[in-house]
Amino acid sequence: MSVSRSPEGATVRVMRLENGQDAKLPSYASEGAAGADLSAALVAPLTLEPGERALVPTGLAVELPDGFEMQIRPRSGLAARQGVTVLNSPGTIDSDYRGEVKVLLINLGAEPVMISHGDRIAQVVIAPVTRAAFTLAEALSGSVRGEGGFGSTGQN
Ligand SMILES: O=c1ccn([C@H]2C[C@H](O)[C@@H](COP(=O)(O)OP(=O)(O)OP(=O)(O)O)O2)c(=O)[nH]1
Ligand SMILES: [Mg+2]
Repeated sequence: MSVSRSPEGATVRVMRLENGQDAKLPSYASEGAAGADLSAALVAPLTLEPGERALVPTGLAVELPDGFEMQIRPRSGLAARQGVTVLNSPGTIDSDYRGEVKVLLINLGAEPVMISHGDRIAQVVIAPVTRAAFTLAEALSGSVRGEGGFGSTGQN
């Protein structure tokens, strides 16, 4: 059964920075991909030793529409094959951020991993954001869960 879905999403303006004159724009690898792949913009390859992290430039800055964020998430292939993931996953790109989008990679694998210019290092997901008014309260309403958490359910 095919389910119709709205073709239009958000439009994100992307600017190539000085260090990203040939930087690839985020790109969806398949029709249904939720994440658009993000590539490294490097003058020279970068080696991540086991346990090492690096803030990897993309050469891109973005202008997100109001009410949206861009999440930076790991690529599962890179994580499964080489142990490289996004340390602060999901990284948050705020809609008012105009600086370079950077990806905080960490090598949790046992071998050094080389990252080269143009390598797809992470993926970005555009998501709507709900902002809240945080109001101070003297007491909170009751609930069945109450203060239980951190593995409280399913125990006798
Ligand atoms: O993986 C990331 C995470 C953040 N940013 C940029 C965009 C984001 O809008 C800004 C701030 O991110 P965040 O709020 O996570 O960091 P912070 O440590 O709270 O810094 P700030 O005080 O600038 O908000 O840094 C990136 O380029 N990559
Ligand atoms: Mg912040």
